[in-house]
Amino acid sequence: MSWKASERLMETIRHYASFPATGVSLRQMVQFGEKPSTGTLFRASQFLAEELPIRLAHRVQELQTLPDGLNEMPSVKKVADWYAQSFEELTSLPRPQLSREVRERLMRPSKKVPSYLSEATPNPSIEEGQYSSWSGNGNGWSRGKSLATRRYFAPVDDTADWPPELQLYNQKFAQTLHRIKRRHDGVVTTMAQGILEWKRRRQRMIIDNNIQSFLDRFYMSRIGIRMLIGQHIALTDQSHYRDPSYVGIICTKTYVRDLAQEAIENARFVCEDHYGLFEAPKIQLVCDPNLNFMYVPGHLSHMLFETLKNSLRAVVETHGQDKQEFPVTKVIVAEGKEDITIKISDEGGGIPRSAIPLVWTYMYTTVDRTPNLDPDFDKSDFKAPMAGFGYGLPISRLYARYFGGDLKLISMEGYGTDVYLHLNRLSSSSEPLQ
Ligand SMILES: Nc1ncnc2c1ncn2[C@@H]1O[C@H](COP(=O)(O)OP(=O)(O)OP(=O)(O)O)[C@@H](O)[C@H]1O
Repeated sequence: MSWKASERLMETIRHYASFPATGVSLRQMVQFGEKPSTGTLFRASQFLAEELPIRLAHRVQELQTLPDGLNEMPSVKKVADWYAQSFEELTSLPRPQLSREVRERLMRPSKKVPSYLSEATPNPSIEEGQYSSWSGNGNGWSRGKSLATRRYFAPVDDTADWPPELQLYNQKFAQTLHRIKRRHDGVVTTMAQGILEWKRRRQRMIIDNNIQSFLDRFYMSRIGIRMLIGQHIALTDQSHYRDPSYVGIICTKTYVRDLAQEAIENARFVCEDHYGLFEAPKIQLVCDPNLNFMYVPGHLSHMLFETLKNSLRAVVETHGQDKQEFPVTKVIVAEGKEDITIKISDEGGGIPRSAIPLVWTYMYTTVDRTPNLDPDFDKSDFKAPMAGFGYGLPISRLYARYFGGDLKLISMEGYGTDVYLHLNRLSSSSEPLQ
């Protein structure tokens, strides 16, 4: 039988949703260092045990009140149930009973890290409130409380050993996060399915601004939740430390050229496979091999792969699959003080000016047959298609903005497209608050 949220649970969800989310910056996430102590990890677990339910609660509320019958679509309801179920698991996880002495020690800061490093600065890619669904309820207490005790990174006094309950709780908490992360693997495709159900039922071709900005918020929030979860699981599971440049899933030395090269190979492979080509159009990469910066390699790979796939598709479809030679797509990487910018220039015929705003909307695609998703399809089996949902660009832009970067597209209809991927290298900017 499928899981259903009780009225009592919904009440708790409403309570959590009245608190604002607290943004975390890349730099704050990286301050945990290679091997955080049990006490520091416990403090982070405590933060997440409140922060994640707050973020999940906002999503449940929003999913349940979507306009125009979207909230009634079976796939949308399914996603809302996943969020509510994860909320319940986190809020019902028993906390360990700690002695007063241990509790006091947990609140005592370590002298090692200067506190100014923990401050997150406003995200330069986001206007205030752009991805925020929280309009404020006049509850000053919640903000006061967040500042005092709800700190994500709080290195604690590690001069003595910690009791085993802490370690045990950290393990249990990480296991819960793991289960939640897996449950939510299929959220993007299931929501896409929900929007399709709605479009078919309402005979809509294009989604309106309301729904577009809901989806932007929703997916941005998902990136943040998964980032915090992924980071915490990786920090807890210290058996995997093999590379000293990694802190959790963040790589302090992300070599752009290596990642771009890999994304090029993957995109070309998918292109050859999809069109049955002997050789996919070539891609030239211009990048200093030593260029590296702090980033999440998984995010960068995703953005590069998505934009490169688009370029290859445009080149093949504009010049014809039976061509022997195609124009070369160029990937140029430039290093500035503020940003690392990656430009992807193709000669794939460009996009008509009138269609440019549409490329940022969900579900805009020029693929004739959107992949049909069986509601019970196995999400872990889901392979990246060449194209199909129209999610590639809007989601990649959210990834870029999440850490203060951006994604821009300029097209010359009749010739080709330039995509600019700006990656902010200051790394102190906060997540866009949800
Ligand atoms: N480099 C490009 N040249 C020409 N058209 C492009 C280019 N990039 C994107 N487009 C157009 O924008 C549309 C939306 O792109 P987007 O990446 O969001 O989705 P998609 O590629 O159709 O599907 P997917 O969700 O699998 O990425 C594409 O269908 C295509 O028509």
